[in-house]
Amino acid sequence: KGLRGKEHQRAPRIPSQFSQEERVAMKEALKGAIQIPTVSFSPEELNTTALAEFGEYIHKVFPTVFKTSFIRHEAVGEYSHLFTVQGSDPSLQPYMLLAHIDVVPAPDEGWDVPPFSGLESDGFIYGRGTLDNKNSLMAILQALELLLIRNYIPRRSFFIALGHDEEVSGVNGARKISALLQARGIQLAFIVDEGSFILDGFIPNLQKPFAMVSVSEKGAINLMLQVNMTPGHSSAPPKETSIGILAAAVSRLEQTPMPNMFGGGPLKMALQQLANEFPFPTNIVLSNLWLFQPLVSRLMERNYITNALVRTTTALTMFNAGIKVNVIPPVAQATVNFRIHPAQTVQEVLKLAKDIVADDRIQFHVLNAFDPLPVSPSDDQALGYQLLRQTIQSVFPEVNIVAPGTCIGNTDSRHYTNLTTGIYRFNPIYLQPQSFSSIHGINEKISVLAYETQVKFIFEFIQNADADPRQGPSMPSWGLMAVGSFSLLTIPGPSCLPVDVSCS
Ligand SMILES: CCCCCCCC/C=C\CCCCCCCC(=O)N[C@@H](CCCCN)C(=O)O
Ligand SMILES: [Zn+2]
Ligand SMILES: [Zn+2]
Repeated sequence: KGLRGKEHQRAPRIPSQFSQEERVAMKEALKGAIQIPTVSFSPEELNTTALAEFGEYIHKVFPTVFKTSFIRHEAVGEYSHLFTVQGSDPSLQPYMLLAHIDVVPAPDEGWDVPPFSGLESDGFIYGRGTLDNKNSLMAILQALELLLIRNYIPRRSFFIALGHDEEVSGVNGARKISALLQARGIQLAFIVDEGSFILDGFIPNLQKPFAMVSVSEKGAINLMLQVNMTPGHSSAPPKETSIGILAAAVSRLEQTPMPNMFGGGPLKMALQQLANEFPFPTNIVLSNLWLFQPLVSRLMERNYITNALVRTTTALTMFNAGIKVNVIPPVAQATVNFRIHPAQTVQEVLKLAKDIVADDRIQFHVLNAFDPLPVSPSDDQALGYQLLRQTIQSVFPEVNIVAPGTCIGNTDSRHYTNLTTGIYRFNPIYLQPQSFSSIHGINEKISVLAYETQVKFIFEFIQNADADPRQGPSMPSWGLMAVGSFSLLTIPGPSCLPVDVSCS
């Protein structure tokens, strides 16, 4: 497929319609992906056999992606994958789509079907990874495969980065891909990763679902608390033991929530945008947060999910002590997992934690920590955000509101802040509180229709990213405004991709 000399031609729009045969093939491809148990247990313990098999699997089910001359594939960190799709117009700054291959463990207990069976039942495909995150991974490659089969040639270059260790840190996958792209001088217009959904039923009284595009994600601290005491015979115990001291300390942490930071992140803007979707009097309350902010911030605390949006959360996750029934233990250790609100920092949370514990006998060991991620732009000129909004409006016309939010979990995208200021976390899937619990839980599943819609979403998104904001009747409202910033979005020089890809 010759591209040279055709740089600025605009490809005709390809409708996002798939044949019955294609629809069957795409769901079978997802089932096959679920059946490969790419489980991450810890940074040191990954199922490398399954990860290797997964690499072969995507070769098999997406042959066109791998044989297309303007797509370069590289394995990074052994099991992660980087695809460089060379667009025909080098003046357009590239973007990147992310997903991850690994999944959290899934013991059979509690599942209606074995978690790695990929079984279809009542219109749903069941299995670990159907929502987190093989749905995104397979949908990205599937949409690209289908576009290529229809002879689509992208104008804007883009990367697809598939990490293999997201669930245990991303240091050997995403972090290495990020370093590789940085070494190649790549700067991205934006990144799209997992991390939020079309939320349905998360806010009381809000009848209609809304799309939340996460423009930030919480920071985190894994803090180990330790108490050392002199061991001895349990028949004559001291007044306090290492276990008692530590238990009291972590209990104080659990019972003393970090301050409510409502108003200091993207949530306030989202609620203001949602105000008119609520019945009276909530619509009035949310439209007047200058007056009702204290009330709303208290109401947000009542539910454990919305509570996570207004404060740094404190979760006691591990507790180890004792060596024998009749020995006063010499040491007790506990791990606390904090998820840091965007308006706070690691240092601030550590200080608060020490003040709450207020006991010099407790040692604090920070196992790992990082600050909340910067807030990406969501204004009219934010290309990634506006492309997501445009595609949401076209694929989900029934969704009235697209609002910025904060991802309460962590994603591979945090390793890419060196490449772009526009990081957007969004999965084009409806999510109810019950399906939220299935992520890392039991009976994770996706409907066949939802998966097909995810493929359609990416199929349209890639084409929307290629649309010239300077022309066309279907130009979104941000198009005109983007003209003024056009030069900011382009990289000077003959090619934005210092990668030698044959396009003849
Ligand atoms: C006003 C709006 C109400 C919003 C309700 C929010 C509902 C939550 C929606 C989506 C959150 C999904 C989060 C999915 C991404 C999490 C990915 C993940 O599990 N990451 C791990 C990474 C671990 C890395 C090793 N340290 C994690 O965060 O633990
Ligand atoms: Zn994930
Ligand atoms: Zn996960």
